[in-house]
Amino acid sequence: MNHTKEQRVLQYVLDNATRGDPQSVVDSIDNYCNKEEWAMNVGDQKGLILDNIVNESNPCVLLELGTYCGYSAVRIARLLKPGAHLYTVEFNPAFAAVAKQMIEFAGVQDKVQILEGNTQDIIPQLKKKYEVDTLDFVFIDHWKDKYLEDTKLLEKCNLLRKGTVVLADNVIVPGAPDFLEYVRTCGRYDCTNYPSFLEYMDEKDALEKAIFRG
Ligand SMILES: O=c1[nH]cnc2c(O)cc(-c3ccc(F)cc3)cc12
Ligand SMILES: [Mg+2]
Repeated sequence: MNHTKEQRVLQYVLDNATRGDPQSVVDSIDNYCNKEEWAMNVGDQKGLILDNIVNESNPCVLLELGTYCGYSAVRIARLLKPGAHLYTVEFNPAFAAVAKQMIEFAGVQDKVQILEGNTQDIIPQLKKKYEVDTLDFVFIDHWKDKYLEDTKLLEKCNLLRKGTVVLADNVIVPGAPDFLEYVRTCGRYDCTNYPSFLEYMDEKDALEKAIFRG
């Protein structure tokens, strides 16, 4: 009963990937979305840039805004050292349900916790309810109109520390111009742009890395 695209992506993974092998899950999703149906995963080209930035940051406590099918949660979790933990926020219950199964199939459920709800509500709960002190790494990949307000909310909640890496997807397509303007000009971040391509397409896109100065 695969009515939604996200359920079809999951079923393809269940039928073609290897349980407990996160790389095979990532590869299967990319195969399906290249061949059959486009979906808004960060994808294999921007995914390699994400891998490199996660590896160089060696993070312990991570936050992702926008889980979708769990592609980047699995992609990030496969790189994490023992004891490191990724919180990933998804407001769409159908997406969260698919992501939960994707993460469990990949075998990274001990490293990843899906927080279902609105980022505006969940971010202020991270310290008290989820016992987060500060974040080492934030991957922003949800709705472009929320990038800026959620970045400011992370600051307000004292979740960022000197050196926290904030990495944003889609800063060209669909684009987050107010977020880019803010992190590049407010004086509190060191920014680097990583040109790439929109997942599974030839269209230009980019990631923006904004390191919090503290
Ligand atoms: O809404 C999005 N959230 C997170 N990531 C996205 C992403 O990587 C791509 C797109 C997207 C890009 C082009 C297009 F024609 C239609 C949608 C949306 C999101
Ligand atoms: Mg994206």
